[in-house]
Amino acid sequence: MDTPFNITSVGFIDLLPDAICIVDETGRFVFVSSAFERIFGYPPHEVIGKPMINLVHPDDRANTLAIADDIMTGNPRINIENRYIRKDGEIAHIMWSARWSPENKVRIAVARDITNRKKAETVRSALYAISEAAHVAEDLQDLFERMHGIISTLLPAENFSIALHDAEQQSLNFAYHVDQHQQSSAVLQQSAEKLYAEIVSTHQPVLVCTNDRLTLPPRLQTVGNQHALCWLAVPLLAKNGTIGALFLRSYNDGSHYTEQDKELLRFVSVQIATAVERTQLYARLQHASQYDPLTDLPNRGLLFDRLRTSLARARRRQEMMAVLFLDLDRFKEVNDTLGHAAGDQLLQEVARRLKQCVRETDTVARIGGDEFVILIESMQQPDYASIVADKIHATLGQPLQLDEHVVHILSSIGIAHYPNDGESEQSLLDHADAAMYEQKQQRKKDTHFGEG
Ligand SMILES: Nc1nc2c(ncn2[C@@H]2O[C@H](COP(=O)(O)OP(=O)(O)OP(=O)(O)O)[C@@H](O)[C@H]2O)c(=O)[nH]1
Repeated sequence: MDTPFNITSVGFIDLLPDAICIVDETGRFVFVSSAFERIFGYPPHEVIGKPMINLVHPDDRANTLAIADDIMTGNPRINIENRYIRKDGEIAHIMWSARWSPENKVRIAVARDITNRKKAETVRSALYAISEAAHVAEDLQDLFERMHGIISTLLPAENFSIALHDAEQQSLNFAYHVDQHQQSSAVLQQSAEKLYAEIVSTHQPVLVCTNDRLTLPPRLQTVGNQHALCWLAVPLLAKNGTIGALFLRSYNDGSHYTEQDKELLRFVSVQIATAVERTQLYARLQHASQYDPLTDLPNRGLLFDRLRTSLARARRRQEMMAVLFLDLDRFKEVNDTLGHAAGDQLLQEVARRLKQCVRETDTVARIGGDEFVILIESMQQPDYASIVADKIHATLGQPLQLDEHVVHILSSIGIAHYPNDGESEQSLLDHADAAMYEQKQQRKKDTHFGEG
């Protein structure tokens, strides 16, 4: 339909939210509409005559040039996405459509700023990834590594730490720490503690940059060190208060954090705090189901798991292993004469001494009142288990102070060797138990203990 005026003369182009760009066959801008400056930050006179490709994000240049070549062969393209660097250095995500005009020998493109949509999508996927990580992480360390990866999708996070607050010890402990300048968490502890005190009292994130340090309250002016350009500290707020914080540092060669980064992290940190709490709770429950609460030694269930694993390994590698069954002698007397609390204290001390008698790789478990089992893995020497038993007798034989009383602990120990005395978990335990019982009876006969 004909219009009573020239459509291009009424100036609608500059009202469009999308930018119209025209480049010549060498790829230089010949025209940009007003929206161009709103989207890319450059007024027209700063880009006319300049190559369009200079504005494209370096990682997207090759692909953009290949698409431009294709368009110039006469194939219009619709809704292509790539990234540009704005005049202020920020990344702009652009969706554009373009066609070649053979008569004018120019490429005409319409560019739409989709940065906000892209950011929202990234945040949404980060939130999803955080809640997913809380379900699949095997432990806190695994969760923290995943959190670091997720945060890196949102902003530069090469120097990243997670600190958890220990309410009992009233201390801040770096549970996860990565620093490209290899600065240890101990070096950064002081700055982290100052920032933590700030975020605990305000429940707000803090951004400290060297450039505007003087505008900060005096208590924060000393945060940092010779390298750090910016510190960004974000509280991990849980239902019952602050459980820790995320710390990001940028160095002179790194990027400078902004208020927007602070807001973004504040937003995702709520989800992170929930994930940390959930994983901590799971770890606590798992620990409680596998360890004896009095001595913190593995319980019967965990002992059987470890026995199964080490038996399988011993079978595969054709190695020897051994199980020691230990029962304290006349333990009941300690309870009866000094009280149950003293008996508890004695059991804790026995646990501590038993651990000193074995290697890190071996297991000391408490399977009942005064019954302990020691699992000795991958034995190289056939008499190694007897050597350990002698060591235990000697170590437990050292006098033990329980308040004002000195107690001498004696124990009976039975040994079972794999494969000679049994090939299954239960048969090895039964053999070691029977050997222990025999030793106990013999000692009772020898010392007449337990009489009268
Ligand atoms: N303090 C304390 N005592 C416990 C705990 N669990 C079990 N007991 C006590 O440990 C004792 C174990 O019994 P026994 O092994 O028959 O006692 P014993 O005097 O060592 O007997 P012998 O092995 O024959 O020398 C019982 O008196 C239980 O009440 C505990 O967690 N704390």
